[in-house]
Amino acid sequence: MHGAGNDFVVLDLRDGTPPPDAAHFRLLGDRHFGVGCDQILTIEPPHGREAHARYGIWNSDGSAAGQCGNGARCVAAWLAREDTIEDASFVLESPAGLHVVQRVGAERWRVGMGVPRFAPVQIPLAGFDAAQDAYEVDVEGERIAFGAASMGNPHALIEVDDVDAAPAARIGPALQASRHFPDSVNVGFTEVTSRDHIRLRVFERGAGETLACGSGACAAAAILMKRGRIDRRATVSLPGGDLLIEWPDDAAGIDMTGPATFVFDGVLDAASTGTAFA
Ligand SMILES: N[C@@H](CCC[C@H](N)C(=O)O)C(=O)O
Repeated sequence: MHGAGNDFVVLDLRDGTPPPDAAHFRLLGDRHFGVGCDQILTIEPPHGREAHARYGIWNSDGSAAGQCGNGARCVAAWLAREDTIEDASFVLESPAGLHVVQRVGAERWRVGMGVPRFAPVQIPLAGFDAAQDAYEVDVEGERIAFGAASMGNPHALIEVDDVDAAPAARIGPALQASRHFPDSVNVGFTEVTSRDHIRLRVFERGAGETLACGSGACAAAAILMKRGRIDRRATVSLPGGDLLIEWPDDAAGIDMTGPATFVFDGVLDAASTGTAFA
């Protein structure tokens, strides 16, 4: 599946089949020797009674992640396609908490992404005590100014004049390796084009630059909204498509609306995963 070009291998493990290990996730994520994707999503039985399902998120390098906004839409679309649940509104458990995900059009879903967190300890961002609109660190011999937020996973945001020319492949990995981000970080580069529109590219933790990052779009919009740079309802254009981000006020949760698309169904054999998955 994909959400605005952020692509996923989705494993339905609601029958209790244990998830593969990190080495198998890496193989599944490999575009040459496996299936190839940015993230693997595992759909699992929920821990709590209020949720329809739980989803795990694994980057293509085998690392676990705390949030995946595009993935939440794809998991809901997966459950809706199966038609075991009649209404097109689901409560999903992610590692970051509970999310209400509703169908709002053909292949379009709105996700309650939760309240963004800005305290350095919550991101985590080392070397700073209090939340700031912007931070500065030295990376690659350059002074880099960025905003930071957590959507259940860590994000840094750098404003640029021209997003197409942003040095994502150079500054992305360098900031990820910085001592200021002990858990690494998803690095966004944004160009503010108007009060209700921004362009964004994200160099993701564990996956490299992707065509879209849902949690990155939420974090970017929240950082810019808090700075007063854009309105509380804005479209984020990523290389793979557009996401609508709405954040009525600082205490509210963020709503993200965007597409979820099926590409193909497949059967993975035991040699590549350790277990046979459909
Ligand atoms: N593409 C995702 C985010 C996936 C996880 C991220 N790479 C991390 O390690 O935090 C999204 O749509 O949010």
